[in-house]
Amino acid sequence: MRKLLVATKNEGKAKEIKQLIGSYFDDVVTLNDFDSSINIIEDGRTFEENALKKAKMIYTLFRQPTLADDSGLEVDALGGRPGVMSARYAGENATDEDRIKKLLDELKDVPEEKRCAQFVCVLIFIDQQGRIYQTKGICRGKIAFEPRGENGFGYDPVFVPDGFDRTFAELDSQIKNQISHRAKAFENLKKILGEIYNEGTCN
Ligand SMILES: O=P(O)(O)OP(=O)(O)OP(=O)(O)OC[C@H]1O[C@@H](n2cnc3c(O)ncnc32)[C@H](O)[C@@H]1O
Ligand SMILES: [Mg+2]
Repeated sequence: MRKLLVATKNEGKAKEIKQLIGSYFDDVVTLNDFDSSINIIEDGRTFEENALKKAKMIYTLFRQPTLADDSGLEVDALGGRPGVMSARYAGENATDEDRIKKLLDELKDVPEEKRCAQFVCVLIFIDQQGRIYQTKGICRGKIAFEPRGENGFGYDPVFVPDGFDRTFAELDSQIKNQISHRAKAFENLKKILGEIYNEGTCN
């Protein structure tokens, strides 16, 4: 029985991770499933630093295969903000709605052609022996003028991926899971997991 600990408390993210991880693990559990009292302060300057911090903290406590995802939205017209601050962009106790409202306010005078943005996802996987692997995915798109759709989580209602005219929250989760920043990071992670678990014999 092979178990994966996912160092996240974000339910929307956790749901996608469970859909994207494939069949390498018999059981996939998140912090909300086993210990939601663990509090990790994300004070890194980059997605890589924060993902590493989350993964190391959980691996050190449990010594089991661990995955962390640090992600966020970089808006060109805001010089890449909110970026690593995406979760805390509107304050510590703000909701997804608060963050979206703040973003649309900041962009209210920015015309359609200047509303380019990208979602970024960095995954850190630590295997049973403590070896560390990192992958990254980027999905480019544009920020809409108002929130649309009910699917997904976070900034999905205002993000229109390139090649589509609907937001991530209007698109089917299957489509998001084919083209998203997280999907791209998982494509590479699954190659690594394939090498670790299919070709190795003593993991
Ligand atoms: O740290 P954990 O516990 O995993 O959960 P979190 O929500 O704090 O996650 P991050 O620190 O990685 O911050 C990511 C922020 O970017 C948002 N975000 C990340 N991926 C997203 C996606 O696919 N769709 C919409 N918003 C996303 C998310 O809602 C957060 O506000
Ligand atoms: Mg976080």
